[in-house]
Amino acid sequence: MKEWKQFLEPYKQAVAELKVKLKGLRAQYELEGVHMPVEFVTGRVKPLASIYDKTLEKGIPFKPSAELAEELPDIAGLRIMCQFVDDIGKVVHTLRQRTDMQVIEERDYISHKKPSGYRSYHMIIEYPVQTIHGEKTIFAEIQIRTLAMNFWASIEHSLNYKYQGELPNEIRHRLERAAEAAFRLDEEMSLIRDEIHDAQQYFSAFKETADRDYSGKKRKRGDQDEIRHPDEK
Ligand SMILES: Nc1nc2c(ncn2[C@@H]2O[C@H](COP(=O)(O)OP(=O)(O)OP(=O)(O)O)[C@@H](O)[C@H]2O)c(=O)[nH]1
Ligand SMILES: Nc1ncnc2c1ncn2[C@@H]1O[C@H](COP(=O)(O)OP(=O)(O)OP(=O)(O)O)[C@@H](O)[C@H]1O
Repeated sequence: MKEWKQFLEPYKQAVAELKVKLKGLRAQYELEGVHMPVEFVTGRVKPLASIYDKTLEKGIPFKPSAELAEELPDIAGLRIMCQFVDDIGKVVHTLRQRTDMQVIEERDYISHKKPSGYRSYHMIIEYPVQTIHGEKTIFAEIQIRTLAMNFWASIEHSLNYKYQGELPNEIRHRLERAAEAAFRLDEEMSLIRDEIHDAQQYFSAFKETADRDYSGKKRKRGDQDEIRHPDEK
């Protein structure tokens, strides 16, 4: 077990660091006063049980090794949720420009959805982690998707888990139709994007005013609970 803990430690560190960095994008866009392409960010280290299942699927030994790291590039996983499909391209462009990570693979499951109906943009990156034994470069997966794509994927993931990957035909068909409905929702929202953007700016301005007390002073942090997205991990 100690061997696994040591093996997974750099991945834990990478997820923690990347979460801070990717959430930082949000703050930067906010300061620029432009439309915010990042809604929220989550991250996880792949659970050992999932690593085990994947090694069985791929027919590789279940032991901490360079082969495992190579075969499972999603041990460290980040997910960026966006409001609109167009935002995904902006985030992808921003990530390609960064010098603290190297994008080594991209998969566009938005233009080319998977047979299940799954849509998302995936990037595999190389990311250097500083350890007490020096620098260790690991792989990490970044999935970028809209809120609607995320809603569909999380429901489908739970159903697949329940039926252990053997979805009954009726549910599979319903999920395919739900995936199309989610895509149409994204398309509809994109069409009224400017309206939504104006409404959000108006709401932020209103919130800023409400954040001031009656003397006009800005309320101190801690005067109110921090607002977090319910899915933010
Ligand atoms: N909910 C859901 N998630 C998916 C689906 N396909 C891919 N994903 C997510 O995307 C990740 C990587 O998928 P792929 O790009 O297909 O990678 P892969 O190595 O070809 O496939 P896996 O062996 O399934 O990881 C998966 O681990 C899931 O998190 C899908 O049909 N439904
Ligand atoms: N890149 C990622 N960022 C954030 N969360 C993720 C990422 N990939 C998967 N998850 C989530 O982490 C949880 C457990 O991960 P797990 O590795 O079992 O899922 P998975 O990668 O989707 O599955 P599989 O290994 O079967 O492809 C799931 O809720 C899954 O949705």
